[in-house]
Amino acid sequence: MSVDLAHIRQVMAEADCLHPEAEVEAAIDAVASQINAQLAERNPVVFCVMNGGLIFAGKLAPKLNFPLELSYLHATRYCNQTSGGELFWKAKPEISFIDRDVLIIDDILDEGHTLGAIIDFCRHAGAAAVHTAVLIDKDHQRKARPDFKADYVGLTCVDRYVFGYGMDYKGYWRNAPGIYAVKGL
Ligand SMILES: O=P(O)(O)OC[C@H]1O[C@H](OP(=O)(O)OP(=O)(O)O)[C@H](O)[C@@H]1O
Ligand SMILES: Nc1nc2[nH]cnc2c(=O)[nH]1
Repeated sequence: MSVDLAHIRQVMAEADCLHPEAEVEAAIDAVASQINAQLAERNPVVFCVMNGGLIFAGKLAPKLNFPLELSYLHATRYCNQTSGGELFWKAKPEISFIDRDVLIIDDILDEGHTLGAIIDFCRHAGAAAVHTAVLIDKDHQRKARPDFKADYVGLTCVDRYVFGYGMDYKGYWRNAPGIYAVKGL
């Protein structure tokens, strides 16, 4: 499928900045402090959820001041679209985490299907405990598990389609240095 780069550029030009870079960086610092206070003695296996978790995990990990193992998993249900479908596992974790604490790092908790399925997978596969960190929690009433809250949340945002800091618009703008909402979405 060909990509209309002019459209991709226009989306950025017209987007609303919800959280500028300095605010996101401060939120990442705050999450790191909380994790340092709570997981330093837990010898966790940390999994970045690709692709969206890449920037958050990459910025967060060097701020964690204790020994950990770091790897990735890849589960997706949006496939570069702006509405989600079935969860599809592209890569399951390769590091063993049986009887270990696991920390899952993802960009966004939206309806929560993705994180819920990852947590279930880790628990069934033998994790001793599963902790979750998300850069942003979207505020709406459509949560798959209404009582579930991520353990560590950087920021919250309104119910719009957002991009930047790892989150894409049609596969683009994961590199945007702030969290933006698409005009009209
Ligand atoms: O809470 P949910 O409604 O399940 O949505 C959140 C998930 O959606 C995005 O992943 P996506 O499937 O777009 O894959 P990507 O990370 O490769 O962009 C995001 O990275 C989260 O993992
Ligand atoms: N980029 C992006 N991915 C998502 N996955 C679930 N919700 C969102 C969103 O608002 N933006």
